[in-house]
Amino acid sequence: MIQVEGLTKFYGEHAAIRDLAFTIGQGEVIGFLGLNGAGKSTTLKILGCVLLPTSGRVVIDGHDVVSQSHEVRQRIGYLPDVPPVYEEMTVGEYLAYVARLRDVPAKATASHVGEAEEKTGLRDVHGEVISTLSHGYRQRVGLAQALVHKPSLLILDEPTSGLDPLQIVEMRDVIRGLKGAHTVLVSSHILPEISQTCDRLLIIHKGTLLAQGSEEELSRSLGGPSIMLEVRGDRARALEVLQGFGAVEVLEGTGGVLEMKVAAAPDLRPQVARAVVGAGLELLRLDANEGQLEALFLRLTHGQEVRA
Ligand SMILES: Nc1ncnc2c1ncn2[C@@H]1O[C@H](COP(=O)(O)OP(=O)(O)OP(=O)(O)O)[C@@H](O)[C@H]1O
Repeated sequence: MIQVEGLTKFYGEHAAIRDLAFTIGQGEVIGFLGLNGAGKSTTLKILGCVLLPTSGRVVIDGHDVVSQSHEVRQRIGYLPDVPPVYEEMTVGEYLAYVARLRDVPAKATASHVGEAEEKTGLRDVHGEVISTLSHGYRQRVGLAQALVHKPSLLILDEPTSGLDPLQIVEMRDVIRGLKGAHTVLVSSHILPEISQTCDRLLIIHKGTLLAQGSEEELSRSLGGPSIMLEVRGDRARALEVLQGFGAVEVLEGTGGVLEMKVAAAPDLRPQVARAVVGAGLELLRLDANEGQLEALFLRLTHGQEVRA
C-alpha cells in the first residue's frame, strides 16, 4: 500500500530526513514515533502531498506522490499537526464543505458527513459552531475532515497533541475504531499513547529510521524483558550474585547506590530479592521491566546518541 524508498528532505543545508525506507501493508495501523524534531511531520507532509521530497520515492497504492499527486490525494486523508478547521462554521457545514472539496458527489455528501461524524463521535455536535467546541472535539473535527471522503489511507500527525488525559483515551479509541476500514499512519512523541493503538512501530530519530517492528519484536531484538534493581553494598559482590540470573548492566553507581539491570524474566524477582538480601546487600528497589515501550524508545534513541 505504501512504499517509501530513499526518502530525503533538506531544508537548506539541513537534512530533516535522510534515506528513509519502509513499507506499510493494507489495513495496518502504524505508529510513527520520534522525539520532537525527529522528522515525523516532514515525512508525513511528503506522504500527504503537501511537501516535495528532495530525493527518494513514495508510492501509495501504485501512485507516485510527486508525479501522480492528484490520484494520491483521492486515496489519502491527512490530519496535519494543526487541524485545518474553519471556526465560524458548524461541524456539519464544515464537513460538507470538505467533502465537496474532495470530490464527494453532492448526493452522497450527507451520508459521508454522517458516517465521518459517527466514526469520530461527533453526531451530538453536528449543528454546533466549531469555535464553541473543546480542543478535544476540534481535534475530532480535524480527524473527521481527514476521513469524510473515505480514503483508504489516513495520515494523522500527532492527533493527541494538546489533549487532556481523558481526551487522549477517547481519541485513542476513535483511532482504534478506524482499523479495518482504513490503513492508518499515526505519529506521536509520547509512546504509551501509541503503543496500545498500533500493530507496528517505526522509530525515527534525527531524520533516520532507527528500528521498526511490533512492540514485542522490538523488545526481543533489544534483549527482551529484564529486572531493574537499586542495591547498596559492595559492587563486586552485587555483580557476582546477580550474574547467576543473567547478563548484568550497571547503569549508575553514585553515592554507594548501584542501579543495575539484569537480563532475566520478571517472574524471577522473588529469587533475585532473596539472593541480594542473602548476600548481605541492601535492596532499595526492584522492578520488572517488561520491555515497556517508553524504556525501549529511550534506549533506542539514547543508543543512537552514543553511537553518533
Ligand atoms: N520549514 C522548515 N524549514 C526549516 N527547517 C525545518 C522546517 N520544518 C522542519 N524543519 C526542521 O526539520 C527537522 C524535522 O522537523 P519535523 O517538524 O519534521 O520534526 P517532527 O518529528 O515532526 O517534530 P515535532 O514533533 O516537533 O513537529 C527539525 O530539525 C526542524 O527544525
